[in-house]
Amino acid sequence: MTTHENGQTDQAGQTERPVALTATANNKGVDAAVAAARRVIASLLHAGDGSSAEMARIAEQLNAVADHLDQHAPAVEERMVDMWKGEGVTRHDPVTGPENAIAPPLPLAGRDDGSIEGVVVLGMPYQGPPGCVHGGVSALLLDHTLGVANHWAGVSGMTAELTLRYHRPTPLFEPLTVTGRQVSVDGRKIRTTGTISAGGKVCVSAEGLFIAKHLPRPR
Ligand SMILES: CCCCC/C=C\C/C=C\C/C=C\C/C=C/CCCC(=O)SCCNC(=O)CCNC(=O)[C@H](O)C(C)(C)COP(=O)(O)OP(=O)(O)OC[C@H]1O[C@@H](n2cnc3c(N)ncnc32)[C@H](O)[C@@H]1OP(=O)(O)O
Repeated sequence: MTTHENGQTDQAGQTERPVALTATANNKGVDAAVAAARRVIASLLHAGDGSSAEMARIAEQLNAVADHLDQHAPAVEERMVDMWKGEGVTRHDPVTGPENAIAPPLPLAGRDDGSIEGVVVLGMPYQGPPGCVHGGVSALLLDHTLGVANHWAGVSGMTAELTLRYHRPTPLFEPLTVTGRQVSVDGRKIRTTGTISAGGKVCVSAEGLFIAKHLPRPR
């Protein structure tokens, strides 16, 4: 029986199901508050200045929430140590993290064939051209996905080069499939590819060069 480095195996040595590479959101604590904050970001953009909502009062309420959080937060240095403890990546990263309100979030899972994949629907906060995803947002999703694909393959590093090809506009409000796969490791040089597809068509493809290097975690 073969066991993938990060996988689960059954009697036949096959991975039973894709392995989550993303922290699961709790429906309580900071995760629930972050989910609400994501809603607020999207709702503000949806409402706009022409909305009949009382925006001055909303700004006051949101500032009161931020003041309350700041008053009860640990020192930045302490929080940095805390967030990098243990596995220490997937709860706070800006693509998948349930503690990070700017993360869409994109859930990623690893497959036995070495690839990773996730599906996400992006709304107005991620808009570039009319009705379409901002190219920089696609770059963010792919940089991270390629990084996690390297982790899944067992050799990871820092992005040295990321080359993107935008084949066709990437739609908002539709399921997007994001994939990544490590292609080769040559000394410290790691090459990784990935795609964002909609309706079975590739919208963006990426090629990354990563260099095996890890910065020390805050302590
Ligand atoms: C629920 C359970 C979950 C379980 C956990 C599961 C999954 C999650 C886990 C992990 C996932 C975590 C994160 C993944 C996501 C992250 C992805 C985001 C990644 C980033 O967001 S990361 C930030 C952006 N990134 C930078 O901030 C890099 C800044 N930069 C540098 O820090 C240096 O620049 C560096 C390190 C790149 C190299 O520096 P260096 O000193 O170590 O190495 P050096 O320069 O000697 O280069 C060695 C050889 O690479 C060649 N080389 C270097 N650079 C090149 C280039 N650009 N083009 C072509 N070749 C290049 C040289 O030419 C030489 O080649 P040669 O050996 O042939 O001469």
